[in-house]
Amino acid sequence: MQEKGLLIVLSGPSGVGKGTVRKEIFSQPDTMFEYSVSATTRLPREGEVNGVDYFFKTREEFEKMIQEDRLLEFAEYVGNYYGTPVDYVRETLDAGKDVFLEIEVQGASQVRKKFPEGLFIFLAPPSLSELENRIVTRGTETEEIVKSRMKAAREEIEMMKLYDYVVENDQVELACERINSIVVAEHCRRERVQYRYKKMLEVD
Ligand SMILES: Nc1nc2c(ncn2[C@@H]2O[C@H](COP(=O)(O)OP(=O)(O)O)[C@@H](O)[C@H]2O)c(=O)[nH]1
Ligand SMILES: Nc1ncnc2c1ncn2[C@@H]1O[C@H](COP(=O)(O)OP(=O)(O)O)[C@@H](O)[C@H]1O
Repeated sequence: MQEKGLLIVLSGPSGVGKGTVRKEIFSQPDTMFEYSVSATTRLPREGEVNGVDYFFKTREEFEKMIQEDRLLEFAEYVGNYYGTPVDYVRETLDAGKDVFLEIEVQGASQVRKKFPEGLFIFLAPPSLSELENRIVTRGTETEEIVKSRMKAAREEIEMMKLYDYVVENDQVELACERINSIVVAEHCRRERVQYRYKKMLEVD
């Protein structure tokens, strides 16, 4: 039997830098993970490619995916659906590869229920004021939305206690290094190493 890959879930409050950290991890030539491309009903931004950044869907198409149980999790976020296609995740894990999800906190809670053996990493801001700075400087939100995001962020930060690890995103490179180290350590701790030795003993 093929040893299974590890499901890695990176989550955290809006504006903390999940997308930025994920893109940095996947821009490294020696990245150790397979990225699970999400489906969404939001419109593509300039430069975004269907099937690479997201699978862009209409609301009808997305709702059909929900009905057919083709999503591992989904959430409605600022008026749009976002979800993780389940087949890719299962097939890739079964092939022994590690799958990386970058999703908001509601979705992460759903994944926790279905994949309790996953590795859940919470990306945390250095402070609430720095989080607000990031949301404001990103420039995609009105003042009113920034306020509601900050209110939601306080509740989202409360959820960090449900995660296996908390990584501070003070500097993007450092956050990526911490995430990579956690995954390496996790593999040593879990059955992957033991499995290799078990195989070795079976052969001898
Ligand atoms: N639950 C869930 N959230 C997702 C998924 N894909 C992306 N997200 C989250 O959706 C939020 C909005 O993403 P996006 O529209 O790309 O804008 P961003 O805020 O610039 O990252 C971010 O918090 C993402 O982490 C998914 O498949 N499921
Ligand atoms: N470590 C960091 N230091 C300073 N700014 C950051 C850092 N990480 C991300 N940012 C900035 O914060 C803003 C929000 O990041 P983004 O990746 O869109 O967050 P999220 O995906 O969590 O909503 C962006 O303008 C991004 O450039």
